[in-house]
Amino acid sequence: MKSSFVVPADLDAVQRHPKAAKVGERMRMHNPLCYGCGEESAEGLHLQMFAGEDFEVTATMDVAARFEGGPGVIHGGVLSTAFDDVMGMIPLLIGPSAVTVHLEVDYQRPIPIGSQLQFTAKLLGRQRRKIYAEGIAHLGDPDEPVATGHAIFVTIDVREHFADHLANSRLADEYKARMSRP
Ligand SMILES: CCCCCCCCCCCC(=O)SCCNC(=O)CCNC(=O)[C@H](O)C(C)(C)COP(=O)(O)OP(=O)(O)OC[C@H]1O[C@@H](n2cnc3c(N)ncnc32)[C@H](O)[C@@H]1OP(=O)(O)O
Repeated sequence: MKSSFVVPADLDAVQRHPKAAKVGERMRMHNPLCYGCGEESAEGLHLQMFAGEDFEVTATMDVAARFEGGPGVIHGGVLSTAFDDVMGMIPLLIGPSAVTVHLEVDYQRPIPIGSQLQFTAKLLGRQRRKIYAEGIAHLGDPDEPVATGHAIFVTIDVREHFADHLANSRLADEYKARMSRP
Protein backbone atom coordinates (compact mmCIF):
# COMPACT_ATOMS: atom_id res chain seq x y z
CA MET A 1 0.00 0.00 0.00
CA LYS A 2 1.33 3.42 -0.93
CA SER A 3 -0.72 5.79 1.23
CA SER A 4 -0.62 7.52 4.58
CA PHE A 5 -3.23 5.20 6.13
CA VAL A 6 -1.70 4.35 9.52
CA VAL A 7 -3.26 2.32 12.29
CA PRO A 8 -2.24 3.79 15.67
CA ALA A 9 -0.20 1.65 18.03
CA ASP A 10 -2.28 2.41 21.15
CA LEU A 11 -5.49 0.56 20.29
CA ASP A 12 -8.44 -0.18 22.56
CA ALA A 13 -9.42 -3.72 23.52
CA VAL A 14 -12.35 -5.02 21.44
CA GLN A 15 -14.81 -7.86 21.83
CA ARG A 16 -17.23 -9.39 19.41
CA HIS A 17 -20.71 -8.09 20.27
CA PRO A 18 -22.91 -10.83 21.81
CA LYS A 19 -25.70 -9.96 19.35
CA ALA A 20 -23.43 -9.86 16.29
CA ALA A 21 -24.17 -12.28 13.47
CA LYS A 22 -22.76 -15.76 14.10
CA VAL A 23 -19.92 -17.19 12.00
CA GLY A 24 -21.24 -18.06 8.52
CA GLU A 25 -24.51 -16.18 9.04
CA ARG A 26 -25.69 -13.67 6.44
CA MET A 27 -25.35 -10.16 7.87
CA ARG A 28 -28.55 -8.16 7.76
CA MET A 29 -28.82 -5.17 5.48
CA HIS A 30 -28.34 -1.95 7.44
CA ASN A 31 -30.82 -0.31 5.01
CA PRO A 32 -32.83 -2.09 2.30
CA LEU A 33 -32.26 0.93 0.04
CA CYS A 34 -28.47 0.87 0.48
CA TYR A 35 -26.73 1.12 -2.89
CA GLY A 36 -24.19 -1.46 -1.69
CA CYS A 37 -26.16 -4.20 0.02
CA GLY A 38 -29.83 -3.18 -0.16
CA GLU A 39 -32.20 -5.63 -1.83
CA GLU A 40 -34.60 -2.78 -2.68
CA SER A 41 -31.94 -0.75 -4.49
CA ALA A 42 -32.80 -1.72 -8.09
CA GLU A 43 -29.52 -0.48 -9.57
CA GLY A 44 -27.37 -1.29 -6.54
CA LEU A 45 -24.50 -3.73 -6.09
CA HIS A 46 -26.56 -6.34 -4.18
CA LEU A 47 -23.58 -7.38 -2.09
CA GLN A 48 -24.17 -10.41 0.08
CA MET A 49 -22.28 -10.23 3.35
CA PHE A 50 -21.47 -13.00 5.81
CA ALA A 51 -19.99 -12.87 9.28
CA GLY A 52 -16.62 -14.60 9.56
CA GLU A 53 -14.43 -15.73 12.45
CA ASP A 54 -13.28 -13.18 15.01
CA PHE A 55 -13.60 -9.76 13.38
CA GLU A 56 -13.93 -10.76 9.73
CA VAL A 57 -16.61 -10.31 7.08
CA THR A 58 -16.80 -12.02 3.70
CA ALA A 59 -18.94 -10.91 0.78
CA THR A 60 -19.75 -11.74 -2.81
CA MET A 61 -20.81 -9.53 -5.68
CA ASP A 62 -21.75 -10.41 -9.25
CA VAL A 63 -20.05 -7.97 -11.60
CA ALA A 64 -23.09 -7.10 -13.72
CA ALA A 65 -22.99 -5.38 -17.12
CA ARG A 66 -24.29 -2.13 -15.57
CA PHE A 67 -21.04 -1.83 -13.56
CA GLU A 68 -18.84 -1.38 -16.64
CA GLY A 69 -16.17 1.33 -16.56
CA GLY A 70 -13.41 0.55 -19.08
CA PRO A 71 -14.51 -1.78 -21.89
CA GLY A 72 -15.40 -5.14 -20.35
CA VAL A 73 -14.18 -4.29 -16.86
CA ILE A 74 -15.60 -2.92 -13.62
CA HIS A 75 -15.75 0.83 -12.96
CA GLY A 76 -13.27 1.85 -10.26
CA GLY A 77 -15.88 3.85 -8.38
CA VAL A 78 -18.20 0.86 -8.23
CA LEU A 79 -15.38 -1.19 -6.73
CA SER A 80 -14.67 1.47 -4.11
CA THR A 81 -18.39 1.53 -3.24
CA ALA A 82 -18.22 -2.21 -2.67
CA PHE A 83 -15.19 -1.86 -0.39
CA ASP A 84 -16.95 0.91 1.56
CA ASP A 85 -19.95 -1.28 2.23
CA VAL A 86 -18.09 -4.54 2.93
CA MET A 87 -15.64 -2.93 5.36
CA GLY A 88 -18.60 -0.92 6.75
CA MET A 89 -19.96 -4.20 8.21
CA ILE A 90 -16.92 -4.61 10.48
CA PRO A 91 -18.14 -2.13 13.16
CA LEU A 92 -21.36 -4.17 13.48
CA LEU A 93 -19.31 -7.16 14.68
CA ILE A 94 -18.11 -5.14 17.66
CA GLY A 95 -21.34 -3.22 18.26
CA PRO A 96 -21.68 0.41 17.33
CA SER A 97 -23.06 1.89 14.12
CA ALA A 98 -20.37 3.82 12.30
CA VAL A 99 -19.93 5.79 9.09
CA THR A 100 -16.97 6.09 6.75
CA VAL A 101 -14.63 9.05 7.23
CA HIS A 102 -11.76 7.73 5.11
CA LEU A 103 -11.64 5.21 2.27
CA GLU A 104 -8.85 4.21 -0.06
CA VAL A 105 -8.51 1.54 -2.72
CA ASP A 106 -5.48 0.06 -4.48
CA TYR A 107 -6.46 -1.38 -7.86
CA GLN A 108 -4.18 -4.28 -8.75
CA ARG A 109 -5.81 -6.17 -11.67
CA PRO A 110 -8.67 -5.47 -14.11
CA ILE A 111 -11.91 -7.10 -12.95
CA PRO A 112 -14.00 -8.55 -15.81
CA ILE A 113 -17.71 -7.94 -16.27
CA GLY A 114 -19.46 -11.28 -15.69
CA SER A 115 -17.08 -12.39 -12.93
CA GLN A 116 -17.99 -12.95 -9.30
CA LEU A 117 -15.97 -10.82 -6.91
CA GLN A 118 -15.26 -12.11 -3.45
CA PHE A 119 -14.26 -9.94 -0.54
CA THR A 120 -12.66 -10.56 2.83
CA ALA A 121 -12.55 -7.68 5.29
CA LYS A 122 -11.08 -7.57 8.76
CA LEU A 123 -10.77 -5.27 11.72
CA LEU A 124 -7.34 -3.73 12.15
CA GLY A 125 -8.19 -2.01 15.42
CA ARG A 126 -10.27 0.50 17.32
CA GLN A 127 -9.15 3.71 18.99
CA ARG A 128 -11.91 5.62 20.75
CA ARG A 129 -14.58 6.25 18.07
CA LYS A 130 -12.32 5.29 15.16
CA ILE A 131 -12.49 1.80 13.69
CA TYR A 132 -9.77 0.76 11.22
CA ALA A 133 -10.48 -1.90 8.60
CA GLU A 134 -8.80 -3.60 5.67
CA GLY A 135 -10.33 -5.57 2.82
CA ILE A 136 -9.19 -7.55 -0.17
CA ALA A 137 -11.12 -8.46 -3.30
CA HIS A 138 -10.29 -11.58 -5.31
CA LEU A 139 -11.71 -13.74 -8.09
CA GLY A 140 -11.43 -17.09 -6.33
CA ASP A 141 -7.92 -17.16 -4.91
CA PRO A 142 -7.50 -14.99 -1.82
CA ASP A 143 -3.73 -15.19 -2.29
CA GLU A 144 -4.11 -13.29 -5.56
CA PRO A 145 -6.03 -10.14 -4.68
CA VAL A 146 -7.27 -7.97 -7.54
CA ALA A 147 -7.76 -4.95 -5.24
CA THR A 148 -7.19 -3.91 -1.64
CA GLY A 149 -9.09 -1.39 0.48
CA HIS A 150 -8.47 0.45 3.74
CA ALA A 151 -10.98 2.51 5.66
CA ILE A 152 -11.63 4.38 8.86
CA PHE A 153 -15.13 4.44 10.33
CA VAL A 154 -16.27 6.69 13.15
CA THR A 155 -19.00 5.59 15.52
CA ILE A 156 -22.20 7.62 15.58
CA ASP A 157 -25.44 7.96 17.43
CA VAL A 158 -27.70 6.77 14.59
CA ARG A 159 -30.77 8.78 15.63
CA GLU A 160 -28.82 11.99 15.96
CA HIS A 161 -26.71 11.50 12.82
CA PHE A 162 -29.62 10.82 10.46
CA ALA A 163 -32.30 12.97 12.18
CA ASP A 164 -32.20 15.81 9.63
CA HIS A 165 -32.04 13.46 6.64
CA LEU A 166 -34.65 10.75 7.21
CA ALA A 167 -37.24 12.71 5.20
CA ASN A 168 -35.09 12.26 2.06
CA SER A 169 -35.42 8.48 2.20
CA ARG A 170 -37.97 6.54 0.16
CA LEU A 171 -38.58 4.73 3.46
CA ALA A 172 -38.97 8.01 5.39
CA ASP A 173 -42.18 7.00 7.20
CA GLU A 174 -40.75 3.65 8.28
CA TYR A 175 -37.51 5.21 9.49
CA LYS A 176 -39.28 8.04 11.32
CA ALA A 177 -41.47 5.50 13.12
CA ARG A 178 -38.50 3.28 13.95
CA MET A 179 -36.35 6.12 15.24
CA SER A 180 -39.12 7.63 17.36
CA ARG A 181 -39.51 4.40 19.35
CA PRO A 182 -37.83 4.61 22.77
C1 LIG B 1 -30.03 2.79 10.08
C2 LIG B 1 -28.67 2.18 10.43
C3 LIG B 1 -27.51 2.85 9.74
C4 LIG B 1 -26.18 2.30 10.12
C5 LIG B 1 -25.08 2.91 9.28
C6 LIG B 1 -24.14 1.87 8.65
C7 LIG B 1 -23.60 2.31 7.31
C8 LIG B 1 -22.38 1.49 6.88
C9 LIG B 1 -22.04 1.34 5.42
C10 LIG B 1 -21.90 2.55 4.57
C11 LIG B 1 -20.82 3.48 4.99
C12 LIG B 1 -20.96 4.82 4.35
O1 LIG B 1 -20.89 4.94 3.16
S1 LIG B 1 -21.22 6.17 5.35
C13 LIG B 1 -21.50 7.53 4.26
C14 LIG B 1 -20.27 8.40 4.04
N1 LIG B 1 -19.82 9.01 5.28
C15 LIG B 1 -20.41 10.07 5.84
O2 LIG B 1 -21.39 10.61 5.38
C16 LIG B 1 -19.76 10.62 7.10
C17 LIG B 1 -19.65 12.13 7.05
N2 LIG B 1 -18.88 12.59 8.24
C18 LIG B 1 -19.52 12.96 9.37
O3 LIG B 1 -20.75 13.03 9.43
C19 LIG B 1 -18.63 13.33 10.55
O4 LIG B 1 -17.27 13.42 10.12
C20 LIG B 1 -18.72 12.28 11.71
C21 LIG B 1 -20.10 12.34 12.38
C22 LIG B 1 -18.47 10.87 11.21
C23 LIG B 1 -17.63 12.61 12.75
O5 LIG B 1 -17.76 13.93 13.16
P1 LIG B 1 -17.68 14.28 14.72
O6 LIG B 1 -18.72 13.54 15.50
O7 LIG B 1 -17.66 15.78 14.82
O8 LIG B 1 -16.30 13.64 15.18
P2 LIG B 1 -14.79 14.15 15.00
O9 LIG B 1 -14.37 14.67 16.33
O10 LIG B 1 -14.61 14.99 13.78
O11 LIG B 1 -14.04 12.77 14.70
C24 LIG B 1 -14.01 11.70 15.65
C25 LIG B 1 -12.65 11.06 15.52
O12 LIG B 1 -12.47 10.61 14.16
C26 LIG B 1 -11.31 11.24 13.59
N3 LIG B 1 -11.58 11.52 12.18
C27 LIG B 1 -12.59 12.23 11.65
N4 LIG B 1 -12.50 12.27 10.30
C28 LIG B 1 -11.38 11.60 9.97
C29 LIG B 1 -10.71 11.29 8.73
N5 LIG B 1 -11.20 11.68 7.55
N6 LIG B 1 -9.59 10.53 8.78
C30 LIG B 1 -9.08 10.11 9.97
N7 LIG B 1 -9.67 10.36 11.17
C31 LIG B 1 -10.79 11.10 11.18
C32 LIG B 1 -11.11 12.50 14.42
O13 LIG B 1 -9.75 12.91 14.36
C33 LIG B 1 -11.50 12.00 15.80
O14 LIG B 1 -10.42 11.22 16.30
P3 LIG B 1 -9.92 11.27 17.84
O15 LIG B 1 -10.01 12.70 18.28
O16 LIG B 1 -10.81 10.36 18.61
O17 LIG B 1 -8.53 10.74 17.75
